Amino acid sequence: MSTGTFVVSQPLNYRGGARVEPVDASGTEKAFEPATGRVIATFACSGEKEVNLAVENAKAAFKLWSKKSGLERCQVLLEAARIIKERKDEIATVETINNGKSIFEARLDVDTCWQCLEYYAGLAASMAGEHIQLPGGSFGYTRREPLGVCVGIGAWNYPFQIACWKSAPALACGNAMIFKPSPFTPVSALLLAEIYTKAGAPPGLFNVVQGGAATGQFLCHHREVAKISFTGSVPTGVKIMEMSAKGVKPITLELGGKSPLIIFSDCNMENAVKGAQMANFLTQGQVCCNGTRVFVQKEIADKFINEVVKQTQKIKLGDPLLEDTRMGPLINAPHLERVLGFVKLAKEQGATVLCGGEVYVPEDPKLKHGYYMTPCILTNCRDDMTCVKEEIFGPVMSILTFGTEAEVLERANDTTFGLAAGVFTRDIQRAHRVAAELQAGTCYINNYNVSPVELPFGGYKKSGFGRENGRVTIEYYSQLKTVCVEMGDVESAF
Ligand SMILES: NC(=O)c1ccc[n+]([C@@H]2O[C@H](COP(=O)([O-])OP(=O)(O)OC[C@H]3O[C@@H](n4cnc5c(N)ncnc54)[C@H](O)[C@@H]3O)[C@@H](O)[C@H]2O)c1
Ligand SMILES: NCCCC=O
Repeated sequence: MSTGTFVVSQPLNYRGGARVEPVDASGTEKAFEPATGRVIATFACSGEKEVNLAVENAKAAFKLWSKKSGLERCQVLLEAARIIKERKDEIATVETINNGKSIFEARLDVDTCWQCLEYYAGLAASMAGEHIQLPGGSFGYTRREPLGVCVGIGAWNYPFQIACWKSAPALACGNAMIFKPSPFTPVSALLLAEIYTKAGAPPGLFNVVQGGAATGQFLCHHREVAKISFTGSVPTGVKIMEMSAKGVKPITLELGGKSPLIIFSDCNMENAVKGAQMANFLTQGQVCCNGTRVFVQKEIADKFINEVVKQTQKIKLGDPLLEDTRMGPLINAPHLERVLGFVKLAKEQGATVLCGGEVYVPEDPKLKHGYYMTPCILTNCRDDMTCVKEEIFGPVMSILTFGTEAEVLERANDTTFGLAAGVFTRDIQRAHRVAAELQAGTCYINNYNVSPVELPFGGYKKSGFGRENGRVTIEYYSQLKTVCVEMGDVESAF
């Protein structure tokens, strides 16, 4: 498939094991191909009746699924993982067309998806409670039980990955899920829904409803929804928390960030430069955990800046479906304007643009209405500048310099966010000391933005709570029942 040819003609909701049009709607949305600016789908935003039907379907599937053994659930997840692997190119292509990330990156994302399903398949089969001996031969035991119908609400930057990272642990624990993708990227979640069905999941186990805030609210307020896992911005996260408080529902919040990356003078320079690029330019900089505040120790600042600018100017920007492209377009026109606005404000506030930060129009005529910008590096930044304080969610790296470890730690932690952080140094003691002091859910030492499924991922402070990936996520999709067994007679107090 090539850029500029894809259109979606099938329904984009998925319920009861099949694609369906919603039975009611509150308006429509258009999805774009960011590379060309073409509309690839127009779809109805699901209304309350459609949400109710999805919940009914999910409840029916939950009844069957929650009674299966861990091994039976494991088998379905493993088969789904196998199909994802088999269809990797097709899934990555759809993701690239609807999101704009390069096909090279989209394939790596799909790898983190089948790996996630395989990982939780393994845990499903080994999930168990405890047996606790009590006096007089009595005993207790615990059962790890599913929650019921879980809702997943996704952002647009990792559409397929977010759907997998939420559904795999949810299903492994015996839950059913209704997933609402971002209205900007409605397409790839349907592939996952079809794959789960093909792999043997009961109809209704994984459903997709399309829509924006209104559809999300119907889902969050639904009394039969047992849990909400949300990925998105802090302001929407606050609303999700308010809605879940009303229903006393557990939530996972995977929110935004403004993460620090600290580069000490004893680092391996080549790796530090690569790390800074990984921390800023994947998915056109639209990554929650990006290390956008790059603190460089004064002694090496000039050398680092020269090298990082040189390497960044080499990044191949353009048609995201071409094999050698490494950066595609941003998600849409308003977002591009917003990111360019941050660059403009940074200049007004005294920052210097060392490279990029401009609209880019590729030579290929079919790409001329796409949403491209050149990757930007800012220097002469101060901690009080907007570009250093706020999440830009675009390819904009802000470089700051520092003198001592104590100073940089204080500045790095001076933020309301706490999603991730990174440190480059050859000093092993300093690396661990700094990681221990950084107020962030994930700290990278001598690397950045790798996502092994075995490691928990989530935020401190306003970046959210709860975790995705890793063993601990089982606790966020299950509840613990204690069974207390009396082996003697009742010793009544009355
Ligand atoms: N921590 C993470 O794992 C992670 C991962 C990806 C993205 N993000 C964050 O997501 C943000 C970008 O994504 P976005 O622009 O799609 O975020 P967003 O908050 O605008 O939307 C996220 C989702 O919430 C839905 N939504 C919006 N209002 C709602 C409401 N009132 N009730 C229920 N649902 C509602 C949207 O339709 C969408 O599906 C960035 O801040 C980024 O850092 C975080
Ligand atoms: N690969 C993890 C990205 C999550 C944040 O956007």
